[in-house]
Amino acid sequence: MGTATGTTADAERNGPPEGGGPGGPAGGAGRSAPPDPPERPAPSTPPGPSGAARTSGAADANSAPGPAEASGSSGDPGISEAPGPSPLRLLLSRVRPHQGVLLRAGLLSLAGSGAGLAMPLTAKYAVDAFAADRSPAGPLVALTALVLVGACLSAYGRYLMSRTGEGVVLRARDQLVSRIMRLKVPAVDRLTPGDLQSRVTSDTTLLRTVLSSGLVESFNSVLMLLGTIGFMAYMDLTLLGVTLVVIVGIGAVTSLLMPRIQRAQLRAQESVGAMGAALDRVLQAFRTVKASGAEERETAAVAAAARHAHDRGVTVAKWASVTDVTMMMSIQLAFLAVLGVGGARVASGSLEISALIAFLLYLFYLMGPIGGLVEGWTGLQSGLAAVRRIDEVESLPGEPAPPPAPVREAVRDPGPARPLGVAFQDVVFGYGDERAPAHQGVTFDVPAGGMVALVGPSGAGKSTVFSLLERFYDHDGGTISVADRNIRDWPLAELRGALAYVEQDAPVLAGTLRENLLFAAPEADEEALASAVARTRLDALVARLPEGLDTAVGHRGVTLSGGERQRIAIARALLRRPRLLLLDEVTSQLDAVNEQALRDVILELAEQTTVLVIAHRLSTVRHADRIVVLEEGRVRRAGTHEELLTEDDLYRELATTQLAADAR
Ligand SMILES: Nc1ncnc2c1ncn2[C@@H]1O[C@H](COP(=O)(O)OP(=O)(O)OP(=O)(O)O)[C@@H](O)[C@H]1O
Repeated sequence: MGTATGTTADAERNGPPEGGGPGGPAGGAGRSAPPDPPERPAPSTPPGPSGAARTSGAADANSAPGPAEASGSSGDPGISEAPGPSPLRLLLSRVRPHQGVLLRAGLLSLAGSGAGLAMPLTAKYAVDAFAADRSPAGPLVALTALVLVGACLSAYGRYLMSRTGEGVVLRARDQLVSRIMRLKVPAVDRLTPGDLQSRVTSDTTLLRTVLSSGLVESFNSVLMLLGTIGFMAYMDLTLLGVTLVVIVGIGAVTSLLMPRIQRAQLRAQESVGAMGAALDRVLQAFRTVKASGAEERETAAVAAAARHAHDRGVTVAKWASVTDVTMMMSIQLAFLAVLGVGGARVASGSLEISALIAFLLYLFYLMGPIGGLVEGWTGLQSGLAAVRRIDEVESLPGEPAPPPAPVREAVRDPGPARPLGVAFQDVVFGYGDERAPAHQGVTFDVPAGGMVALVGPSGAGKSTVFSLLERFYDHDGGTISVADRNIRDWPLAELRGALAYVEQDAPVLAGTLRENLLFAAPEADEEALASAVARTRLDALVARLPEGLDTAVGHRGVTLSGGERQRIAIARALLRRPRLLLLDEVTSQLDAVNEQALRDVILELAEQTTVLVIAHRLSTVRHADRIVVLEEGRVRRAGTHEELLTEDDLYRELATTQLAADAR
């Protein structure tokens, strides 16, 4: 027990890895992605005879991440942009389990489109039949059958594709959420919640887009393009030549516009992210904004960001319309050229009128595959970016699976929980920033059973003791033992299962009061629940609430006072029947009566288990069996209240000022 020995902070960093992938945080330039944009809608061009509206490739940049991310903007400063496996490989690895059904879906769509492809030729036969005064019934029946069969095949193919896409999205979300739950605390410390959310929501949604439009549609479009050109060649080679000259010429011009659209989308997406960040800032500190009278200023800041997003969105719209028009023009110009050349050839008798009609129908049919290719290209870009963003989260360092069982043995076993002792020996730990390490050689013992209080000035490293015990962070040097066993040798789930931690600002989760109380011990019975409620003096609150324990609290529920929240957190910890209870300033917001009651509960608990408390009240430390005084990341002295009063200047000062003041 006693003084620190002062090892340096440069001692070896993190302990042995416990799982999780490679990669790690580094400060990347960041922007926040918008929280939950919907799937990117496809702007339309006029439908061809197939009836399928095609995109020009310009996405609604204000609504969802487009190819923006493809250019390397990770979006979160906490996620490194270190090169990993190629995004295409990652994408294909997600698609591989579904390749069979995707192939079927693709073939069905292709067959559907192929039926459409046979229509102009059949229409030619109908026209020929009319011209030759024959019955057109055969070609007309065939045309009707082609329409119906084509529609059914396409619809089923699309359904299969969408269903598979939803499956891929679900799988990606499941994996991502379970990964996020297992991320190590330091990794999450560096992330932006909004960005993380957008990876789970919009980025996973983009996977579906890339599957359907990016891969399958592109594949189908190429085949359809070749098929259409083949039919056109069969109809008339000269007219095909005229068509290709016009389309390839305009296509070359359009391709020059593509990088501009991509850049414009990137900027638009960044500005949407910036707007989200501005709004996030206000919502995070909503009361402070109001209390500071800063509504106008903050409104102006968010409005400026929104205006910026608008301006950039308009730029995207400008380039998108130019591309749309250019593409449409290519078909219309080709139409005029074919009409001119074809008309002259019909007049000279070198081409049948029915062949010209069929050729013109094929010409409009081209619009579908061309639009599909452009859409596929943009879809692929955004999908690749999404895959990379998802993979970035999945390769952050994680804790071993499974997560700690919420219910410990002790909850099922009504017998007394055996208390755990704790020993810190020369513990060194820094949070990885440039400041001095939070622990610079901390040494103290906590015997099994009883209550030990940690005191010290703000920033001395008291809460860090708890974070290290919970293994939210791995210490850099020295040894931490729990029950004489090195903390690194404890299975994480077992270690956390033996502890209960009441945080300084214990949050209430959105849900009912009952759910909140049972959060750490869902299997606790009604009797245990009633006892915890009574011991923490929550019974008056329960009686006051309209639906008692089943009243919704937190967000969209009843708002609770700071003291009520603290008592809920303590009740939650009691229900867990911990072998080591970590209490962080738990009585700071309680009134005298409740504080007295809870102190009695804690003292009673200390007879059965080990209680380690960060105390800010004289009344708490007086009852502690031992007090450890921390200062600047070191243990200054340890002893009883009386010993420390006479032996330690800092403690005496704390006892007469801070601890006494907090005692009210
Ligand atoms: N998550 C974190 N990331 C980076 N630095 C941190 C983090 N948490 C704490 N620190 C820093 O580590 C040092 C010790 O913090 P700690 O919270 O342990 O002090 P404390 O004694 O509990 O203070 P207080 O009484 O004010 O709660 C402080 O300098 C603090 O700023």
